[in-house]
Amino acid sequence: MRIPEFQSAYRVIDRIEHAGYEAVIVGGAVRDFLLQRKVNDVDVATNALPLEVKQIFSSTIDVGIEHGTVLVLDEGEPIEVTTYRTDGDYVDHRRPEQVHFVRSLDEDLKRRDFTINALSMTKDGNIIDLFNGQTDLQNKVLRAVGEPIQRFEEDALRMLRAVRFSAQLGFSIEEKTMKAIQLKSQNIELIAKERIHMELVKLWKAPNVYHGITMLVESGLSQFLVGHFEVHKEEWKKFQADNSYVGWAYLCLLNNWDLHYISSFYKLSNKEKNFIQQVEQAYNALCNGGWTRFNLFMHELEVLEVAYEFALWQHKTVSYPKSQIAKLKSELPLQSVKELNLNGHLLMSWSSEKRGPWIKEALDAALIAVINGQVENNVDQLKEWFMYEFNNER
Ligand SMILES: Nc1ccn([C@@H]2O[C@H](COP(=O)(O)OP(=O)(O)OP(=O)(O)O)[C@@H](O)[C@H]2O)c(=O)n1
Repeated sequence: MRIPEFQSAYRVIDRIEHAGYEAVIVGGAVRDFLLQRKVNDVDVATNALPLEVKQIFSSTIDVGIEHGTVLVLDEGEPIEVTTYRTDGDYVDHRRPEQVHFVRSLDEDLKRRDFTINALSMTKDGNIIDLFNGQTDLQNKVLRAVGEPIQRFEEDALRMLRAVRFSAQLGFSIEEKTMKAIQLKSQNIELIAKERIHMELVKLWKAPNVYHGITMLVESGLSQFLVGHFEVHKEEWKKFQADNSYVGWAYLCLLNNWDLHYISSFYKLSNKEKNFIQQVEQAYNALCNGGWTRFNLFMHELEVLEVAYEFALWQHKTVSYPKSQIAKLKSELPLQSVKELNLNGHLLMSWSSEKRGPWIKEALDAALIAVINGQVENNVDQLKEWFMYEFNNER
């Protein structure tokens, strides 16, 4: 059976075979296809060496040629083609010297992380399943390939991947695999924080984050990560998000909004930090007396909705249903600062004072007055307001 999503990969495989080598689809694509999940990238593995792959195609990019990966652009969707390999740190680009290319698929599959990720598929749709990955898929089990300790010694990030997959797929972690993680959990400290960050991003978007957090604690990994997951485990029960920023924000909330503590360990981006700060402000305002019109104006709807969810998850009382937020926000007299019918030139023309900080103060005060419905957003009304409220004071 030929799978429509794999068309570009099939054409790549055809050409590699035509050149006299072998090639198959490997990894996550096969797993996700069998689980009837959305397939993200389709990866191809081959016994051709990277330079041999490059000779077959006219358009390629060396995305990771030192560890065997060439991106092929010839056949529509870009396809990563990786030479069969063993040993070494799987995706740590800084240690290419660890990679050993091999000429057999079996050897390559043997050192992949989990049985469900060690499946491969020929272009005719035949599944190559050397480690009973299909049975584990059916039984919803994550099981390391071969000797678990060895797999986690090759790459300690795999322990966190087990946790992430458990949350994404709702799988349990097989006993021997779990024991090996418990034994080796401290090795997670050796892993670059950027890689840990990437795993947690996937965890936050998973359907069953609570299950993942439970596994994180049970495996002992949480002891070596920042965030006090053991203490707050139960508070992840309601958590659900399709944007990873929400996960970072919730982690901060559970840790008293200590942004520095979380962001320096996980190397959060400025965008992530910004989002967290917005949510923190909105959350605190909501919990301390509810939102003013100004709060509703200041924050984007998404931030407000996230802060609102957090309040619910934290069992705070909120006075209106979530659906009201968008309505209340849309009913404000202004949706953005740009809509204010006032500017510095107008203010200057109404006043005898020289340019100075008073202009910004007046503009800010006008914005608040309009948002609070104390003055209408038109030039005449604003002038009247200004002459009375502002100009007179001076
Ligand atoms: N530390 C790792 C990372 C990856 N792999 C292998 O490389 C494949 C591709 O890895 P990656 O693209 O990171 O993950 P996927 O399994 O495709 O899953 P996802 O796309 O959800 O990250 C995996 O299926 C697995 O066979 C591994 O053995 N050890």
